[in-house]
Amino acid sequence: MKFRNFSIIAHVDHGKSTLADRILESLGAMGERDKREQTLDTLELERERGITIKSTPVRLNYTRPDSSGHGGEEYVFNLIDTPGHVDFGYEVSRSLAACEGVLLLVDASQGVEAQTIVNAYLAIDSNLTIIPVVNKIDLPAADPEGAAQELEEIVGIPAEDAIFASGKTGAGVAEILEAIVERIPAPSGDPEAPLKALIFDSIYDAYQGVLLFVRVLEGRVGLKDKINLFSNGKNFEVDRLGTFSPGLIVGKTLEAGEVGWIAAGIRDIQDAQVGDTITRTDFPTLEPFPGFKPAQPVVFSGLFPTDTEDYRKLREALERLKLNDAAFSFEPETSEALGFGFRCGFLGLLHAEIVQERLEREFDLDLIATAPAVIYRITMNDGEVFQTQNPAQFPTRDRMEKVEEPYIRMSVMLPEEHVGAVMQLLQERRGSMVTMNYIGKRVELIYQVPFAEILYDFHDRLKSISRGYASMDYEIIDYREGDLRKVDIYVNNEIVDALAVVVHEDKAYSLGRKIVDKMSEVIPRQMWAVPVQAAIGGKIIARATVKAYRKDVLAKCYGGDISRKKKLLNKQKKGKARMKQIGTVEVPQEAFLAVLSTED
Ligand SMILES: Nc1nc2c(ncn2[C@@H]2O[C@H](COP(=O)(O)OP(=O)(O)OP(=O)(O)O)[C@@H](O)[C@H]2O)c(=O)[nH]1
Repeated sequence: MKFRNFSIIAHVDHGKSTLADRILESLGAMGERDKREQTLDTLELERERGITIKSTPVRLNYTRPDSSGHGGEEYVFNLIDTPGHVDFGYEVSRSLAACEGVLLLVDASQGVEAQTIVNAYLAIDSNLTIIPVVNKIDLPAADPEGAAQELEEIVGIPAEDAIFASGKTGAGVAEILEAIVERIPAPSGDPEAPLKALIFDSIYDAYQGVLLFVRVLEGRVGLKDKINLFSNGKNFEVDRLGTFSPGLIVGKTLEAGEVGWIAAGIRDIQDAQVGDTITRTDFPTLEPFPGFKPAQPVVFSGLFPTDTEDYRKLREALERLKLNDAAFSFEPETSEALGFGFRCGFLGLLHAEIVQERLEREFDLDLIATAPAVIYRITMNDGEVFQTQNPAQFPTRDRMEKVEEPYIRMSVMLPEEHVGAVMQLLQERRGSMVTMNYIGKRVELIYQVPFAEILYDFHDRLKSISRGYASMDYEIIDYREGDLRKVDIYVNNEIVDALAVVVHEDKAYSLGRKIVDKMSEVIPRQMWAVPVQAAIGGKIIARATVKAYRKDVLAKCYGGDISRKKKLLNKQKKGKARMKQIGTVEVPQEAFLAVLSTED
């Protein structure tokens, strides 16, 4: 059989899923979206947000058009989907490692953006053949030649290689299929060599345990084979295996060049990490596929049930989610203010939001989430070194010799006219410029920025000051010393540990101010005035007051407009769910995220 293994990469919203649907449809397979409804994990959120989170491969049969009319050569295509968000960069790189080529999509009206470049470089680093596709050519604002030219200038892919296409009208799809055969090389591994298979994704199935999504690079694997995982040395026996078409098709063997799934009685998804290599214990390969990195959460946040009775339910829900997500971590956390909850680790902010939304929706939990934080490395005066990602545990300045924080390398693509404003934003975020490249009328800025500085409202600010035109991408590079302080928050003269934040000394006052102001707005009025204060090491730096209320809220609805009254009451009732009693004051979720608010 002749194989072609490829993936589609693109900046978010450049039309990857739509084009994949078209390709599937033209090869007689179900559309990507229908497929998701029917098979594997139906991640509701993924569909709603239109963001691909899990890589779902699909095997397709392609017959080349033949002018003689006797039917052309037959090919098997494996299309491996990749997640489309910066939080999942490592997963993308492993999916690409399972391929020989990629379709690099660029929206004909938007041109090259930050993730187009990052993804293209990932493909180049993996030695993949790149087929440039200028997509959405049906749009009135499309400039296909311009987009192809940008690809040549920025990524170095010849403009004349580009295929002009539209996932909407189907234009260019036949040409793409032919290019896949002609330009992407056939897989080269030797089926007689020892087994070497790369895990590029895994999911949990209640009946079969963990299903490994693998690309066999060398050798072959069959039923009852004993397999060994390189990273942890664990052995398992293959129960079932097969390919994707697009559901799970059961087979007998998988050989070099093939993409498929393996069930081997693995119960814990931690044992089957993306990027790990499988071999056979009776005929082992000596070297794993390079580049394995265990999944590392980099953003942490506390999750607490609003109703303390729900603690066990939350634990069970977290355990259930963890079955399917090796990149997510949690451990019990106790807060004086919020009671029992969990400190959870995520790959990024989007990942954090997705987990929280799933907990609330699928498990019907009401949660309070604390502001996200990064991992700090602290050296105490006595030489002790430790790491913490919990601001509540951050020591005061006099006890620490130094603090280090993670830095990222960020690339931002934007139109020339917004460069000044974006540079100023990066400056405010303690960024330092590495380079600036002009590409036609657009600019690529490369900066080094403390990771914590982009956790809150950075992305929103970037979008708003560039009228939506700037796009960004980042990776964590190293740890550097910084003058960081913990800002404590007091509500009604009581310290609320879960509200503490860590911030650079230069920003402590303005951030303290912003938090107390926002909190005084969102905490409901009480019978008496409630002070809200920000402090560093016990010294108050900002103060605001939640005023006492004078009138009944319903008094406003003078004249007895019943429906309006009802609405108001309902609104209050709904708001209740996300409140937490602290001392005598009810504090809503918004107050915990006051630090995230975008107003300055
Ligand atoms: N006019 C036009 N619109 C398109 C075309 N392809 C996709 N779109 C629209 O562009 C938007 C994004 O398309 P998707 O296919 O979901 O984009 P995606 O790249 O898969 O998005 P992520 O999975 O988030 O990376 C949707 O609103 C589509 O309807 C096209 O060829 N022409």
